[in-house]
Amino acid sequence: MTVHEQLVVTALSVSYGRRKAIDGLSLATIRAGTVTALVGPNGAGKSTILKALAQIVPSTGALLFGSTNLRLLKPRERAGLIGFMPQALPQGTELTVIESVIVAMQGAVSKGGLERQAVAVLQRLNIVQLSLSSLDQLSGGERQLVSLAQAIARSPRLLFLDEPTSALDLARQLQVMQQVRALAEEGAAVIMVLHDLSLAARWADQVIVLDRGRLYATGSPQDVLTPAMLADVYGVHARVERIGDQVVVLPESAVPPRSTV
Ligand SMILES: Nc1ncnc2c1ncn2[C@@H]1O[C@H](COP(=O)(O)OP(=O)(O)OP(=O)(O)O)[C@@H](O)[C@H]1O
Repeated sequence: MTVHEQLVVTALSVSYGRRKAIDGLSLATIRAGTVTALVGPNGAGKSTILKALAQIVPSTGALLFGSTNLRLLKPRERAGLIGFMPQALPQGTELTVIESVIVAMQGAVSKGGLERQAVAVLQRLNIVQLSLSSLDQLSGGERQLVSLAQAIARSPRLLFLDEPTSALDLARQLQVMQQVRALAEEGAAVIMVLHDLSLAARWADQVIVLDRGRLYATGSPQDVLTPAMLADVYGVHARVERIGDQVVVLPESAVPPRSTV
């Protein structure tokens, strides 16, 4: 029997100044080989959680992956273990696409192999034709694919993706989701922030719903993506249709605000 490593997050707190964005959050165990969707309304704290897990923002609480305490890793070890794709790539760099992927994998493979491996990553995402383009000349969707290439360049065992498909057309969304599943099958534990709940239902093993910095629910897409949750957390009346084994979320109207009298 294969024993899968697990990411365990306990009592996670993140503050911005004096304001606590995440307050003592413990997540369900996230197993290597699986895809977890982190969903919730704007401002719920999804990006903050991913940044805390990737240790880009300061946080408190326990972050364990198997027997590894993520907080004790040296920067180089952390960069080898964790791949993080931000919501947007920083602007204003003069690097070409392939240079940016090589920078992202520095130290991960032998010097001579860097370029070959960068090409392989770009081929994997079907964007090798962009190799010599400057990052600043890419379309929004192309930038998003390059950002994903950077995140997966070191074959990380923990992969945190912040809205990886928000700028992509339907074909590219499908391609990225297939690659995300393939990366999980190769052994990564993947957490991705998604706003498209139908995508979450189709591709995630587990869905975590966040509401104002707190955990609202965790479970299979079928168990979690319910009209009651959508009304409570998102304030919308929605139909949740099952087509075969897939779930489609169809928002219909806003829940009227509660009377305060
Ligand atoms: N750098 C920052 N400084 C101060 N407050 C911040 C900062 N980043 C985020 N916040 C606040 O923390 C809260 C959570 O933000 P976060 O970006 O994690 O939400 P989110 O769920 O990812 O939202 P969205 O779906 O809109 O991307 C929000 O109230 C936001 O205003």
